[in-house]
Amino acid sequence: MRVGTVKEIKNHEYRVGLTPESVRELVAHGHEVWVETGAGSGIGASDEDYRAAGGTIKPTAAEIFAECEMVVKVKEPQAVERAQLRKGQILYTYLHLAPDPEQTADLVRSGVTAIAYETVTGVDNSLPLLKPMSQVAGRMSIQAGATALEKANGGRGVLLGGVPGVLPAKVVVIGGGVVGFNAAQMAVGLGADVTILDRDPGVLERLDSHFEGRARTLYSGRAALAAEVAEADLVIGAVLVPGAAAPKLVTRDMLKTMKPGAVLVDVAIDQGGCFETSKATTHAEPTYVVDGIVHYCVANMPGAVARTSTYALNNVTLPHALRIADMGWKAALKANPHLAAGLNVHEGQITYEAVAGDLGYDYVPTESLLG
Ligand SMILES: NC(=O)C1=CN([C@@H]2O[C@H](COP(=O)(O)OP(=O)(O)OC[C@H]3O[C@@H](n4cnc5c(N)ncnc54)[C@H](O)[C@@H]3O)[C@@H](O)[C@H]2O)C=CC1
Ligand SMILES: CC(=O)C(=O)O
Ligand SMILES: [Mg+2]
Repeated sequence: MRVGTVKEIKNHEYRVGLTPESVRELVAHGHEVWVETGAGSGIGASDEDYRAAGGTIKPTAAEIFAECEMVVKVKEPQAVERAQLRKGQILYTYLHLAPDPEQTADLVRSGVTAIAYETVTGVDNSLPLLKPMSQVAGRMSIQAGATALEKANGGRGVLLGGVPGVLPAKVVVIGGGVVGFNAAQMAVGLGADVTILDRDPGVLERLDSHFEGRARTLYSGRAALAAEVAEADLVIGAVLVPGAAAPKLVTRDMLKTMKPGAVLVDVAIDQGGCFETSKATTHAEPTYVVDGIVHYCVANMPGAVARTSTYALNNVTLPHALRIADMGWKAALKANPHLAAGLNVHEGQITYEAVAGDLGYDYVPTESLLG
């Protein structure tokens, strides 16, 4: 198969779909790999590195979209990229369609076969292609929150760990999955006073046993959530209902109960965000203020630590990329139900139930397409 990867064009997105090492693996499997010039510059990989791995450098993304059977990316295709997608082509990348009707309509129109990293499943119903980026974003959320809490950045001027004689900041993490666990680890490490809310008793049990009192766990009911948010210096939004738009757990009214200069970091923004007042921001302008509360809502947080993130991402995306390239998408999905869970759009049909439900499309089960 001819596989291609392009330079990411989302604001301050420095990751790349394929590392030179991944290109070498695809080439070893007998595939041809086209790489847009400069695609790896954000991770310190030169065109020469890709050539040495057996890749072919192309001067423009247009050639890659026009000629490659599969395009491997990181972020959801931007409008100019979507205009170049076509029927018979496979797009393998993050999509986050449920909160993004425009992108969904363009993918439907294009006829492309789009496999979303974030809905590919693992044996224990985990999301293994989302996990490494959630680890990165969870860890970064505390750095981002700590910076936003600085007075010069609009925050209330609080140091997460406090100092001897002054209490630490109160960090509230909503959602105790991969993002939430990693955020809590960092916040605990810095000496903050950490509470994690979730609705899954198994998750609460695992967190309680892991942190052994260094972080508290709390069932995420409305009253408990409202009380915790009112007391917090920093709130991390880390909930996920796979594939679906995030539930709005912190309402605008709740902001009025918060301490002026407190900070909300909405990691769940890529699924639409779990705070009513969240809107996606970029690394160029990551924060804004509503009712005195600082919001950080960057939808591609891992893009800022592109090298760590790209290698972590390729570790989990490459095995499926090889399967798709070796077998073709249909046979690969038929042979692997976890990969099949990644198919969101095929030839104008929505094949992911939560996306169809949230955006009002008919749902066509993937199994019905695999024959
Ligand atoms: N902004 C960014 O750059 C990035 C964003 N993300 C996003 O972060 C979000 C979280 O991802 P993961 O941690 O991997 O998901 P996960 O599935 O590991 O964890 C989500 C947790 O939310 C909990 N939850 C669901 N509804 C809840 C509610 N009403 N109250 C409390 N908890 C609730 C679930 O029980 C689960 O434990 C996703 O939207 C993901 O796409 C991930 C990586 C990067
Ligand atoms: C998961 C995701 O959206 C990201 O890594 O940017
Ligand atoms: Mg994202």
